[in-house]
Amino acid sequence: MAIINERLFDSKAQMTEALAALLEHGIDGGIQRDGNALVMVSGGSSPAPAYKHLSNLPLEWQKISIAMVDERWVDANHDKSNEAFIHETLLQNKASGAAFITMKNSAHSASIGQVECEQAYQALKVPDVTILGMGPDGHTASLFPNSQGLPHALQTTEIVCAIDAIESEVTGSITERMSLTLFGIARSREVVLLISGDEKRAMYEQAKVEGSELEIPLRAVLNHPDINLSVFWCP
Ligand SMILES: O=C(O)[C@H](O)[C@@H](O)[C@H](O)[C@H](O)COP(=O)(O)O
Repeated sequence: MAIINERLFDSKAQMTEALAALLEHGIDGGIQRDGNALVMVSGGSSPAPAYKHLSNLPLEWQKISIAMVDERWVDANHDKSNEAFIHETLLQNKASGAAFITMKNSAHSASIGQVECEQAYQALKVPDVTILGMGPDGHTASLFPNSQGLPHALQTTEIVCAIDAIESEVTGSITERMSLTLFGIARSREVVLLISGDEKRAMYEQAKVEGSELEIPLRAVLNHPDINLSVFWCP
């Protein structure tokens, strides 16, 4: 079981404030300890306001690296690219000087691109903070229920893996992705999971109950003994 600290907020604004504070603290800690900081970031609507807030803070951005938690196998200028979203929300203003590590490379498929992506991620320090979202289907990062690649992603000691999800309303039409593995998530000093709304809260509660990690991949994160997890929820 992960060490889980659940925090329920009354509003998205309060959750944003707490997330921004957690990120700032994690970044400061990384710089104090190692001389530099690494934050792994997810897409989604939940972290966007905290990213925008952070981008205006006078942090030592030249010592900070930002890397993706997961990505659709699309070019960085695609409107569904998580990388594009991070450029629009976080890597702006004062944060434009941060280093950015992409998951996407020029390989024709995520499974071919995995080796190059793994090499890039192996070269990074242990992450200081990893931000996860969660879908109503119980996916986190791109660990989608019953997806191709998921059993490997939950067992391997590689950091990233290629995933091909089963198409659904949640995945949309682009199902080919690169994702942190469970091991890749668990390496982080600190992990924060952002959840909003009652439907996702119910899925989170279901994930806490014993059952299949292939059906509800978030369960694998909650079950992992080495993960130091803050769960942030707002209505
Ligand atoms: O790559 C993706 O498909 C999204 O980034 C997705 O995984 C997102 O993180 C969750 O669905 C949570 O989304 P919200 O933050 O909007 O709740």
